[in-house]
Amino acid sequence: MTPVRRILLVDAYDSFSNNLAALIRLVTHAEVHTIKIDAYNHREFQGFLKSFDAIVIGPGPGTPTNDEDVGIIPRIYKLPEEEIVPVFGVCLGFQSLCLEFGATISRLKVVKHGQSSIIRHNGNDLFQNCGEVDAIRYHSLQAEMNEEALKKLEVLAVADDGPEENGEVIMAVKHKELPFWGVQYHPESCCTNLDGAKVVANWWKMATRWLSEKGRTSQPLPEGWVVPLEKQTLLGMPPIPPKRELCYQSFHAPCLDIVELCDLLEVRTQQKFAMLDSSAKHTGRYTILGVFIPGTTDTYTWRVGDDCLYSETFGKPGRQEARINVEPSPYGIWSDLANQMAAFAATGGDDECPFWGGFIGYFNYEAGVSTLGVDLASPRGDEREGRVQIPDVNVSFFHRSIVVDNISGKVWVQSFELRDDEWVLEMTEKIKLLAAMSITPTTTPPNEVAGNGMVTQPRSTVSSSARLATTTAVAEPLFSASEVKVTQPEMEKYMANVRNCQRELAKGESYELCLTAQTSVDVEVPFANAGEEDSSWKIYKHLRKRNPAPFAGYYRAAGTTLISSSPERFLSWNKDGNFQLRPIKGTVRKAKADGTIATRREAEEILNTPKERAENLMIVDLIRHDLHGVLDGQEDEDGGVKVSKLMGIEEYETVFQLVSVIEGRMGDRMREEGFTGLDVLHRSLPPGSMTGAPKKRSVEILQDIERGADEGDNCGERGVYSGVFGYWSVCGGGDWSVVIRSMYRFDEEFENENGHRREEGMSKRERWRIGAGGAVTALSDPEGEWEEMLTKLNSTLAVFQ
Ligand SMILES: C=C(O[C@@H]1C=C(C(=O)O)C=C[C@H]1O)C(=O)O
Ligand SMILES: NC(=O)CC[C@H](N)C(=O)O
Repeated sequence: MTPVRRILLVDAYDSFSNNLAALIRLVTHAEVHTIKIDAYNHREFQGFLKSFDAIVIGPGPGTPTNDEDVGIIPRIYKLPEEEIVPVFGVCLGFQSLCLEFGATISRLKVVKHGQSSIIRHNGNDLFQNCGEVDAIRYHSLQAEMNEEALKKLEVLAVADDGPEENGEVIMAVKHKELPFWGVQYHPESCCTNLDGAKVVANWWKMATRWLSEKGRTSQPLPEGWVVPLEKQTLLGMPPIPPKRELCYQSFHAPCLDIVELCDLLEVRTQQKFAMLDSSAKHTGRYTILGVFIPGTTDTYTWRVGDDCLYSETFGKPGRQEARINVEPSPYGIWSDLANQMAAFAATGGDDECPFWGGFIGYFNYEAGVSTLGVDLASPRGDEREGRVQIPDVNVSFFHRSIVVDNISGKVWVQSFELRDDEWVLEMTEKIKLLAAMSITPTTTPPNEVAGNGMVTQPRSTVSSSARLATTTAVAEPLFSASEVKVTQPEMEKYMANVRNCQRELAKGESYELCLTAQTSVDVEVPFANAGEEDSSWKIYKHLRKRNPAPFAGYYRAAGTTLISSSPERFLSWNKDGNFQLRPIKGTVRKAKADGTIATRREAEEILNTPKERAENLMIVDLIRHDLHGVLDGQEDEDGGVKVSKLMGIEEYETVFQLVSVIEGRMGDRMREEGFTGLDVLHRSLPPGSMTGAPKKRSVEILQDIERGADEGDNCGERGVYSGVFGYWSVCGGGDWSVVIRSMYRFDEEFENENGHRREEGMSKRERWRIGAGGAVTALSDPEGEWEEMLTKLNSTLAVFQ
């Protein structure tokens, strides 16, 4: 029997390296172990190299001429003869190989990010049995040969970009004597064709031949070879069998109006409220409400830098330290959240219902950035005087909940609070009565659900008060112009930032950057006395009509109010371990300059261009990488990561979007070990569609660029915008959207402005923050990006106008 081979993948902090690892694992059946370029010094590195049969050097940001970008990589080519192993370099890895043996590294005239090329090869060596290679490229730099380099290296393939662009660009080389190969393009991209991916199999054939000719075998892994952190669960204790039994009632109430249901729960006057709302029913389907119980429901908050999670209980003053960890965990508060969930796992609910209670809330952008080991734009601890301190994590844990299926009209009232049948029954009766009191037009057609799960006939049930609300909402603006002050990004600065991003792209520092900017809206609102409707609810109702969205929602807790009308699912999973991500990248505004509305066909034309498709592809590859990172290497499952929809066009209220769907699976064994959806969420933040690729370097660049433009009080922080908002249910499932087309407020921001004399008739100021942006690539046009940002901004800003 041939021994198990081991391949070491050296990762230069790229966002595609896990895809490469997955491809290599698939093709070679070898074990693939990934280390970062700077994780070990060269002595340590040389020490454990004996345990590996080959090395793959991955792609990455930056340039091989910069020591920091390549770390340990150059050492690999300088190993003493008896320690040499076969090498396969991809992109940055390929460039480092070329540089080492004398080639020069120069910038491309026209950079290629997420674009495909036909690769010209002679059918030999790496390209044996390869037909036409259609390959995806992600590079700004190229390797150029000279006499010295050609003594050592042989060129195996080129791409001809034509005289207008880069001319011939080298796409593959091999070393003439040593077992070193490299390719400039990305065999692991989901849009590189099979012939392009075959180079990995060909390399492995040649590598293993070389190993047997030399009689090389690897030694066992060194003692104490660490399991990478990402292969450890967040859960800081053994999984516990479910203890809680869910008590629920379910019934059909197709006439139920969501706004009225919220009114029944006294949304107008509550300081705390949690609703995830599918106000547009494609993709999103359910409306989920967490019900706060005085004295019981805890809201957990954390700011980056805090050394523990805090909790406050609804109806009780103050907050406490909440340490749920049994043992200190390297994951800090993320383990606390996983442990809290483990302690409350429930059984007995309806399998049809996605949420049985559990967490609802948000993880903001900075919480996500902190998981990457990137320092924040404005360091915590030296806060500017008076700056608002919005929690970076803000989630509430619900024992009681109400779920509405907006397609079938089914409603669930649920609780896993002990002996709570009475509440469940009472609430059920109240909701049934509410639904019965709603007016259903006699012409209401029955609900029809098409095979694809889309509603063919909307549930056109309009209650009397909702109808009234619609009329008033459309007839009158929510605020008069004098009550609203909008501070928007400046066009010149935004466009300059697009160019700043493009400068980084040209240098090879990033392949795509999702640039964003902050807008703030100050409004004068009447001070809401006890029992009066809070302005946030008025705004939410308005937005719900103006910009219906599958991932809308309204969340008020820990002094923060978030109103969302997001079209984008970040990550969902069900209790059987099936995961889905739905990145959006590529946006066309429906309203055209001439006042007409763009048709779907026109949108298709624009979205089917190389620019838009490249933008989307880069994020698809990045998301695949994130998912592979957690789900790969399962012994009984391969993670099953696949792209189930590539660049479909979806229509929303104000825009058309290009959407892809990526799926994966967490097998039984992983789940038995204690892995949950939170492990995947934690390892995938912040959402790749809001950063660009490669994620870590892009986040660093964006922090610098956005801070430079930010003269407001955000100091370059994105806050809740660009984070995720959703739920994690005690039944095991979860669903999180990307916080875009949204706004948030820190409730107490101007609390002291008018002193404490809050009286009837007085007004108070509140500030809503809205972020908006878009992906910048080398193909972007600054003015187009500015327009795109404004379009997205206006989908929410419009409620104030
Ligand atoms: C940045 C935003 O949206 C993101 C950027 C998109 C794009 O570049 O096309 C599309 C959806 C989002 O992932 C935003 O809405 O503010
Ligand atoms: N994908 C990569 O490895 C890119 C390598 C290098 N940063 C370039 O842009 O050319």
